[in-house]
Amino acid sequence: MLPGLVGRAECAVLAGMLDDGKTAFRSTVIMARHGYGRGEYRYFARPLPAPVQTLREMLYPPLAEVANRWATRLAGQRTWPADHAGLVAECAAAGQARPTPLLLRYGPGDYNRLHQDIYGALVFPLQLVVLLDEPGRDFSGGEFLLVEGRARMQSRASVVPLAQGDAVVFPVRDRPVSASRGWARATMRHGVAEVRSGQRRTLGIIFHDAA
Ligand SMILES: O=C(O)CCC(=O)C(=O)O
Ligand SMILES: [Fe+2]
Repeated sequence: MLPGLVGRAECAVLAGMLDDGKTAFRSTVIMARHGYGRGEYRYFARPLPAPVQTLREMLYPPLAEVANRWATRLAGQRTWPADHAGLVAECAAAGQARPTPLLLRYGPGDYNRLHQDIYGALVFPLQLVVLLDEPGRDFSGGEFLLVEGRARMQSRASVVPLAQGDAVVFPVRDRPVSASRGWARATMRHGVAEVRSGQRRTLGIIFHDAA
């Protein structure tokens, strides 16, 4: 959790961009059409809005340290460049050149099915979501969900309590968990429970770009 990562005023500016017409975005996805759930999301076009670009650049270096630690624990994985520009260059070289940060919007009855945000072979292992509206005031329901799968075990679910401006950093695909001997791989999926009333908007920051 990164409590209060984004201030209230900035949350409102970011959420308001959803209504900005087409120019800020490279594509819009109606989730029900793809079996993703119910709701809508929009991928930012390049150049990314300044606050989004800044969050991506500022949060990447400490997360790359975590990712490098994880890589040593999950055999067969690589090491990550120290800054986000390095990752973007690697993505481009791998044919992943389309930006992945996005805004999402859910109304009553909307939800996001459990999924993983994999956009190509190159997958940086951590991502984050920032809640742009205030639970209780702007919407009810719509809890952020994480589900962990492990070999020969039942799934484990977590509900992450977020207030407006809070961020949750979570694994894109898998993470190391300590096991009786060394480290085991846990497979993660995330999603959003049904929104019961009001409007819930989020900013998603994924660090790798898309094919
Ligand atoms: O709206 C949310 O809380 C989840 C968004 C999401 O799936 C993502 O940003 O990858
Ligand atoms: Fe996602």
